[in-house]
Amino acid sequence: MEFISPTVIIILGCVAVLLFLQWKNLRRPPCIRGWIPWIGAGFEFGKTPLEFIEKARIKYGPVFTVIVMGTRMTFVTEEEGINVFLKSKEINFELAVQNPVYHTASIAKNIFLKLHEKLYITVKGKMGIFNLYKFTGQLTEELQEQLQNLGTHGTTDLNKFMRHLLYPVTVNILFKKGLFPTDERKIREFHQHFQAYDEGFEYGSQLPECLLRNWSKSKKWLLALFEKNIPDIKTHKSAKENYPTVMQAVLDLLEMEANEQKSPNYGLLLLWASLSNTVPVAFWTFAFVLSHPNIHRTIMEGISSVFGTAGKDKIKVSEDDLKKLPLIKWCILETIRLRAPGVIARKVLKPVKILDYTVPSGDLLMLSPFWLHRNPKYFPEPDLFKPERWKEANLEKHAFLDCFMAFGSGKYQCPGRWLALLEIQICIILIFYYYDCSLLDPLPKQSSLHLVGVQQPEGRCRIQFKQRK
Ligand code: HEM
Repeated sequence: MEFISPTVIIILGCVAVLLFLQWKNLRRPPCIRGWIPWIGAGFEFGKTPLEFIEKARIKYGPVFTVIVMGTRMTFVTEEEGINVFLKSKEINFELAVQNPVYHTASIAKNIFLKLHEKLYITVKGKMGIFNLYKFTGQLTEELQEQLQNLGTHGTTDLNKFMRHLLYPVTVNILFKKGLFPTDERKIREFHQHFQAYDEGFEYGSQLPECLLRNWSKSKKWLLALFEKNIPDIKTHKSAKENYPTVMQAVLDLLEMEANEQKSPNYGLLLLWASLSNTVPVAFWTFAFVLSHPNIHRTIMEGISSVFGTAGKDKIKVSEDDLKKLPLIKWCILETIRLRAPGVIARKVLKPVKILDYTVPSGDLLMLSPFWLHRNPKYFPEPDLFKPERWKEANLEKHAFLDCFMAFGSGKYQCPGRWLALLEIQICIILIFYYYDCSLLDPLPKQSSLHLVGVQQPEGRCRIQFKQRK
C-alpha cells in the first residue's frame, strides 16, 4: 500500500485553505437576476419596487443583489451593510447619480463631475442653518399672498391645494420674486408640465428620452422656461432683500466656471429637488395632523397662544415663535420618517466586504430610508404616527434621531433640508391660523410605485376649510 507523503498532504491542505479563503473573499451576495438577459428582474421589480425589496430581504437575508436593466443594485438592510454605506471610502455619491442627472437634466457626466462639489457647497451655504433666518419673512409673505386666493370657505383636493401653495412660493424664493406665472393659463401649463416631469422622473432617469415622449415634452417645456428667464433671474435685484437668491448664486458660479450654457439645466434640477419631496411631505403632514384630533387640537391651541385666536390679519412669524411650537416640527419629522425616500444610492469603487460577502466594484449600493425607518430596532412601533418620539432628538443642535436617513447621509446629504422644514412649518402655522380645516376622506394609502423620493398618496383626499373668525 502506497502512502501519500506528509509534504504532499501539507501542500494540498494549504491549497484547500487558500481556495476556501479566496472563495470566501469572492463570495457575492445572493443575486436575483430574473430570466431575461439584461432586463434581469426588471419586470417584477418595476411593478412594486418597495415591496420587492422587503420580500427579497425576508427571502435572501440582509444583503442581496438585484439585476435590473443591466444594472447591479446591491441592497443593504442591516447594521453592517449600513455602516459600509455610511462610512466606507470605497463608495461614491457622484458616480452613482451622474447617469440619472445626465438623463433627467441633460448635463454631461464630465461637466457634472467637474462642477458638482463647488455647486453643492454654494447651494448648501445659501440654505444652511445660519442663513435660514433670511427666508423666514419672505416665506411668510409669499405664503400669505397665496392663501389670499383661497377665499373664505370651501372644499378642495389636499394634494392640489399644496401644489397651488408651494409651487409659486418655492419658485419665487429660490429663483426670483415674481418668476412664477400669475396668468391662469400659464399656471395650468406649469402645473401640467412639472407634474408630468416629476411623475416620469424615475423612468426618465434610466431610459432613453426617445421612449418617453410626453415626459420629454414636459422636460423641454421646463428647460425652455428657464432658458427664457435666466437673463432676468441673473440681473434681478429684489427691492427688499438685497442678497442673491439660491439660483442667482448658482448662476454666478456657472459664469465663473465658464459653463453658463448649462444654466437652464441646473435650474431644472434645482426646481425638481426643491418641489418633488417638499410638496408630498406637506400633504402628508397636514393629512396626518387632521386625522389625529388630539394632535390637531394641541397644534391649534399652540398657534392661538402664540399669534392670537382670530385669523384675519397678516402675521409675522419669527424664529422665536417657531421654537414655541415644537409639536409642529415633530409632526413634520415624523411624517418624513413614515414617508421617507424609497432608496438612496452610492457607487462601489473598490470591492467592499459586508458580512461574509464581497460586493464587487461597479455595483450600486442601495439603502432604503423607507424600510430602515420601519425597523422596530431603531424606531419602536415603527408604523405608528408618534410625533412625541422626536422629543428625544437634539433638534436644538440640529441633530435628527439616530438612523433617520430621509435626507440621505454623509458629505452630500440634502442641502435643502432646513429650508424644507421651515417652509412646511410656516405653511402649517398659516393655514391653521387662517382656517378651520377637516378631512373629508380617510387618510389615503401610499403608492409603492416609486423608489426615488418620498411616497405619493394613492387616491383622492379632500379637505373642507372655513376662515376663522
Ligand atoms: C422633505 C423634503 C426633502 C427631502 C425628503 C429630501 C431628500 C433628499 C435626499 C434623500 C437627497 C439625496 C441625499 C443622499 O443621497 O445622501 C437629496 C438631495 C438633494 N436635495 Fe433634498 N430633500 C428635500 C427637500 C429639498 C429642498 C427643499 C431642496 C432645495 C431647496 C433640496 C435640494 C436638494 C439638492 C440640490 C440635492 C442634491 C445634492 C447633491 O447633488 O449633492 N431638497 N434630498
